[in-house]
Amino acid sequence: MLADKENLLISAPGKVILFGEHSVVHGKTAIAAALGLRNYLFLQKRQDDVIEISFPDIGLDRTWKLTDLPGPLPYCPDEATHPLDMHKDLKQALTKLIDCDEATELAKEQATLAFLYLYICLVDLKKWPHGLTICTRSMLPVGAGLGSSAAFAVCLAAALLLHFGHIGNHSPYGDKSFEGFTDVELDLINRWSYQAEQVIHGNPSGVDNAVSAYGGAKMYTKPSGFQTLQGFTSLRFLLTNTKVPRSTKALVGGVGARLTTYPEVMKPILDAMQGVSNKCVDMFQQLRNGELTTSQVTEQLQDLIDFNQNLLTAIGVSHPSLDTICRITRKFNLKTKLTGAGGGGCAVTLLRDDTTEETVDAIISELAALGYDCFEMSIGGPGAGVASLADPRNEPLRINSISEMQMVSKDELESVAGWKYHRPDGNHV
Ligand SMILES: Nc1ncnc2c1ncn2[C@@H]1O[C@H](COP(=O)(O)OP(=O)(O)O)[C@@H](O)[C@H]1O
Ligand SMILES: C[C@@](O)(CCOP(=O)(O)O)CC(=O)O
Ligand SMILES: [Mg+2]
Repeated sequence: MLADKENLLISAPGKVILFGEHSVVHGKTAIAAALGLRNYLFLQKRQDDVIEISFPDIGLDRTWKLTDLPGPLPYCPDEATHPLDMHKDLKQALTKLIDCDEATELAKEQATLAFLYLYICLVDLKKWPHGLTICTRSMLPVGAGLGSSAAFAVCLAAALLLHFGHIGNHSPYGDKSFEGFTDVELDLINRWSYQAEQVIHGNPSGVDNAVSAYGGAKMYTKPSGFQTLQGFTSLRFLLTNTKVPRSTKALVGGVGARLTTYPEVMKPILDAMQGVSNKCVDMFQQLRNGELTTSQVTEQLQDLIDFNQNLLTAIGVSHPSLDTICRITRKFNLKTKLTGAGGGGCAVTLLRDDTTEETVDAIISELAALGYDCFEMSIGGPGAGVASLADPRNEPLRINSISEMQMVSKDELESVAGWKYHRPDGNHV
């Protein structure tokens, strides 16, 4: 049984938030969907006692010996028994392990800390006294508002839970293949990925990892969870990456600080953001009931996008580059808002039914002239998936090492058997 978990490929999508970023951290509702861009993670058992990570997207390669690591903590599948914040002694011990020249940047520190934390929470060295190699590759821009951290966290959680035998023990498909995760397994992956997101973000709402784990389009409120939302995935969006770097942790921290200092100002703004999400959910309901036409919904959504962008500006998370995209798209009668944490990163523009390809091309060339990348993207696709590289159907892929994982093409990664076994609505089969 273990053999199948020794050579794995895991994949999970990024997300786009339509409404409710930041306010969702403070208990309001967000509306988000899985994006057609994914993170991929290759895990392989080693014969020695070395742990090796290779995260080429952030330029990080590290190795440790098992004996270098503190812990492990006693395994407990219900993460609620772990303190929500990593204990400060453990954080100090782990930070010391990564405190070297290579890992001084925040991105590297966050990713390494997230990996080490999940590793020592999930490993049982008496049962698994061997080392392992992990390599990730993301098709998502990292740190741009499209949930790369959540896709990375979901892949890490899924890989380690599976490799250490906490899930995947009762595959109806036998030893040689996995055809996706059961709902119970996805719940566990979601909870552990939240722990990793917490190491990366500080105070995540959980919407990003939930959408990445389960896929589809969701309406999410903390702590009650999410509901599937129909309607949203039929919309067309243009995504623009300003490439202005920013950190979700810093932006979420800034909003939290403003809320503490100016509750009388901030609370009504967060309430108004809830109003935007409520109105959006109502509209999709009315569309399904035939009470609104698609073009009426588009008109109202454009207003909501404007409201939300102005509210996000008011709480201090916009950026001149995002304001520029709003201004340019407005000339074409289109509305734009930031998506994700803001402060740079990505913006989302709702395309109307009457928006011609010429208009889209004109917008793209104006934005490209400023150095921004634009793309139209499918949303609402599948969540986390797993493939065993021992599965004969994945034979042509032949990933046996970090260098082979780094070389494999995007098309080959996407073609793997293992994350195709989902319904088109993103719900797990
Ligand atoms: N493919 C990846 N490899 C390693 N670390 C990653 C990867 N993708 C995301 N991360 C981690 O997530 C962080 C970015 O998360 P965040 O600031 O939340 O931006 P976003 O989630 O919008 O991309 C990075 O700094 C890094 O620590
Ligand atoms: C700002 C926030 O609502 C979304 C952050 O998304 P991203 O990391 O910028 O992709 C934070 C959260 O929900 O945890
Ligand atoms: Mg993130």
